[in-house]
Amino acid sequence: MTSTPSGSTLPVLALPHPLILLPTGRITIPVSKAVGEALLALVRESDEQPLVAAVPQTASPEAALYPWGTASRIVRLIRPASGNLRQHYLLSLNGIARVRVLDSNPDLPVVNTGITYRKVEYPSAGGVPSPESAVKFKAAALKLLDQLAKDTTQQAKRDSYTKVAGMVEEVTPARAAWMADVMVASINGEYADKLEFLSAADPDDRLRRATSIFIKQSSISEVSKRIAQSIDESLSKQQKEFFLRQQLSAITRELANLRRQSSSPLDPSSNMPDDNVSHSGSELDDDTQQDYEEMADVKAKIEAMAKDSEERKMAVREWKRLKRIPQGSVEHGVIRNYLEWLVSIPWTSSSTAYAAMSMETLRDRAFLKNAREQLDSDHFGLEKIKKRLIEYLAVVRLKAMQAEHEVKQLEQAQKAQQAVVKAEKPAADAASSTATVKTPARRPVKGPILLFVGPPGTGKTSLGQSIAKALGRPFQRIALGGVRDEAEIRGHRRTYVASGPGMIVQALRKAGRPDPVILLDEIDKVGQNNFHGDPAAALLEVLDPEQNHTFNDHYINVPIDLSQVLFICTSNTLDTISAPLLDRCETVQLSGYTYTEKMHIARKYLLPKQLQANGLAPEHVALPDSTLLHIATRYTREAGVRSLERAIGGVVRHKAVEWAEHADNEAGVGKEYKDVVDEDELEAILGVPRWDADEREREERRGVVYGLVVTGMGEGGILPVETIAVPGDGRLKLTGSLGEVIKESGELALSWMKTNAYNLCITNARGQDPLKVPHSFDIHLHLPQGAVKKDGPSAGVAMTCAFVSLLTGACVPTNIAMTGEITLRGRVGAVGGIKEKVLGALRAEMTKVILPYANRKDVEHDVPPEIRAAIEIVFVRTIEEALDAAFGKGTLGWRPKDHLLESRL
Ligand SMILES: Nc1ncnc2c1ncn2[C@@H]1O[C@H](COP(=O)(O)OP(=O)(O)OP(=O)(O)O)[C@@H](O)[C@H]1O
Repeated sequence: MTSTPSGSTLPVLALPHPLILLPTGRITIPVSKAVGEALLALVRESDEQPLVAAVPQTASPEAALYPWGTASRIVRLIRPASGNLRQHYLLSLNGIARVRVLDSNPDLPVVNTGITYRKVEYPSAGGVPSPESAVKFKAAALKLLDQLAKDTTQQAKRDSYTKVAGMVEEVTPARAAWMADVMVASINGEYADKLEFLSAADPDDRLRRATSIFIKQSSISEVSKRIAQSIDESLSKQQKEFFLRQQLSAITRELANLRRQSSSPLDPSSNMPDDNVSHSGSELDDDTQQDYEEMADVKAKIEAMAKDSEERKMAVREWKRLKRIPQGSVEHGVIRNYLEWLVSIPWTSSSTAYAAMSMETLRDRAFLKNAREQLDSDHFGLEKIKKRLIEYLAVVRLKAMQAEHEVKQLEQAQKAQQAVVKAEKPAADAASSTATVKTPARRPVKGPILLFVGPPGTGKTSLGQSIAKALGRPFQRIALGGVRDEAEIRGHRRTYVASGPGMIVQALRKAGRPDPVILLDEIDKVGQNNFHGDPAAALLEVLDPEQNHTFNDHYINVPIDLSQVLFICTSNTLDTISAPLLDRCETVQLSGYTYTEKMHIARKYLLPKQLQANGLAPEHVALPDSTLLHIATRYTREAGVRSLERAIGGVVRHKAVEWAEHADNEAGVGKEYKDVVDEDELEAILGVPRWDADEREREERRGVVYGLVVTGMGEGGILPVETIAVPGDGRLKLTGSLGEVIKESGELALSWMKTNAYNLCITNARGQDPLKVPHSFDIHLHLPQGAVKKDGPSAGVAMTCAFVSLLTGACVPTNIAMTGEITLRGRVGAVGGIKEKVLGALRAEMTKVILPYANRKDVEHDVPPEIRAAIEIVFVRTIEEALDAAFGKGTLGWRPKDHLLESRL
């Protein structure tokens, strides 16, 4: 086929790679100021829309002009807003016809550098393409259009594809080449293919090339559709969620940026104070950065963990899992939370610096002296306990130094062995031999586990704090009162929703060191075995030195070494502690304080503490002894000093208000400030004394005597034993939440009284039942405070005295209290809690106590001399002696002969 070329000159516009404009196509491109102005001049000069040759610029050789281009009409030229030098002109061209660029020269200026005029040649329109090429072209074009219509989701596009398909079907062979131009110009195709298509001047050739482009395109679109489909299927729900979350966070970030950029001085937010302005961002705004920093922190902590340690292996495993799981999923949160816990535990293997620190404290020659000073400065009295604690600390110190010595020896031996190996073997083996040498394991450094037992407020917790201070270690307190669930101690397994580690791990994390002093407070109140597991058994593992170097917290699930932790336990009573737990502890008994001790403690410790807490100086408040004693006796009645401290706090706060008022009225308008608080002012400050009413109620009555008791809290006190005679048939009725043992004491006392009724002149004949003659009646015995459970054998003496009082009519003075177990033979046996009972009696203002003779040693050892001097103590061996001491010698009318006979029996 031939063509008759026709020539003309056109301004040439180079289209930068990979732009291309085909005949019938349309393009909008930015052009430089120089080109824009040149074109503008052209537009102004010509009467109609001027033509330019849009010639593609190929990638190689470097930005050369392609020999073919498209003569195009300038349909639009937009000038940038005046003053904006950086913006380009926008040029829209409409492709008209192919042109061959003649005398093309690579040195000619290209786009954005100006415009040059070139000779161009229009190839002749040529003939009609062969029917064969036209058919093939139509088929390929229709197939492609059909596919595009199917793939699109937009109805408008689908409609236009269908419309073009209709045109293709009806196109005549003479117009087929034009149709090819239209279609190729409007579809995506490869650049190289389009360039070749541009150079195809011959219609037949053009159709062939268009056909191959269409076939290629339709196969590409088919394949990419298949890929998209298969990707779509393989994307699991989680992955989709991941992508969506990523997009969401990107959108949120962009929006935040946008807001930040657009925040003008007129914005309402710009009126906010500086720290609220979103430039720096509030902590609620965008936590991506913080998140990133936290994760980096976790990573650094994992890297700092000891190599080959269990915890590190676990951490690495979980870290890898974390990376695989989409952020924002529940599982991601669970693993992250776990990792944060894992890295925050002070692992023994990774925290050797602390071990060295605590060794340094222990090695100090003045360690014991300092410890003693610490204990003295924190606590008044408690001499025996302080002595025991110093012994304890001495043992801890010795054991630690011994262990250190052993470790050093072992290290030396290993070094020597290594040196021998090196000398014997060639250098090549040296490395491997070094690798086999292990650092010797640290031996657990600890003494026995101390258990402080005593009433509330006697200083058990604060003694624990003093020990921690003396050892220079952090102190942590774990309150075990009411712990029913084993998981509270050991943690929940990770499979549980919102699971977390137990109290031990939490305390370790808070302490931040592997060797803190941990106080297990109130172990007597920990729940026993139940369907939530056995918390006491978990404590056993914690406290047992044989097991606690591999303590297993269910949540952490990596053995934790607790052997460096010093555990101290406290409890109010020993009765409810499980035997195995008690077996692991060494008991240190604290009893209540005497009034003298309380006064000292109040003056030296509690008052200064309260003054400081309430912002007053020592010269602002003066509490004379009489005031302190009044507070201790009338406002508190307790073994410890907690209520006393509270009452002193109340007085100090009252004075603080007065002082503030006085200071505000310096001009002298306000009332005078008086620093001394007198005894008679206390009622106005603290209210009516709590214990006055009780004292007055204690009246002397037939059938009522006072027994001595120790409450479940380990506090001593008095309790009236009340008896009355009620119509009945000679039975004993016992009330007041009594346990089996105390009920038996009642039976014993009644039996003893019935046997001795004749001797005591209650009945007139031997063998008569005093509850049946002359009329039968019942005895009702009651111990007040019915809601409190009572048990134990020590009420025997008091019950016997109450029965005797009821039946003889003699009364026991209300200043006498008694305790003692009785036997059927009338002996009085030893009971427990003597110190607490005597102190309790004194607090209740008793002047005489009757105690079993067998308890004389306890009084000697435990009861301070000033108490012994303040109260009369009568020791009795038998019930007769007890009755004499209670009622007064000669008050009861004993039958002398029978008494002797009874004694012989
Ligand atoms: N001998 C003492 N010298 C100085 N202060 C004391 C003494 N005994 C107790 N205290 C003070 O009394 C307050 C209560 O003591 P602490 O909390 O140690 O009692 P506790 O025996 O642990 O009671 P609980 O059994 O109820 O836990 C603390 O402020 C403590 O400092």
